[in-house]
Amino acid sequence: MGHFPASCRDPLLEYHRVMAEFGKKKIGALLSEALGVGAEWLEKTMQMEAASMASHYYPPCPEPAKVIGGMDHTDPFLFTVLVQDAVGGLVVHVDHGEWIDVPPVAGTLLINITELLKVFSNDEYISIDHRVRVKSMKESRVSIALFFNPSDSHIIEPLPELVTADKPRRYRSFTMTEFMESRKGKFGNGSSSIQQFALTSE
Ligand SMILES: O=C(O)CCC(=O)C(=O)O
Ligand SMILES: [Fe+2]
Repeated sequence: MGHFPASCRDPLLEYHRVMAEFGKKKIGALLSEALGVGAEWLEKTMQMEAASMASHYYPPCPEPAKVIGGMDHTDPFLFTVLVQDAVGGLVVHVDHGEWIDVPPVAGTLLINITELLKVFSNDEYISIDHRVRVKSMKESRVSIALFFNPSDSHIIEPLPELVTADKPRRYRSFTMTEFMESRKGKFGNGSSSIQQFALTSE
């Protein structure tokens, strides 16, 4: 970010620093604890890091209904922390092909559970397809997504603690390299690629 003006770079770096810590210590801990594997699983065992951050700017459009703001996709990795302004436009895909609005709520963060956490949780958690509609003819929209990754060296597979007779293992083991390969060309296509690692239940 060396070429960014300091007035933009410094707050972004500060946001990243604070939110990376918050994501590890609080959100990661809650998500780990809820899976029953101890609060430190994501931070310590998975060596989770806030590895990348995307700052989005969606310009206003005179004919919003005719344009796509952001294409249909699932986020990779473990979870995403999204902060958005008051304009709105994020929509998520729920069952039966329905898309619903996620209206912005002032002062809140949106946590999106993503593909690898779905696999680790043996489908206890879901990863949701989402996209962005341009809503406004007059106002631009800004959002910032911070993506939390496991270390590249980890094998991705359902946690043994979450595989039971009632809920057999849903995915085979795979590497981060295989996962990244599986996502190529998927963006904008309702992109979940983890289905290719799914085990068929007999
Ligand atoms: O701008 C948004 O609300 C969503 C951005 C997003 O989906 C992403 O960065 O993965
Ligand atoms: Fe996303």
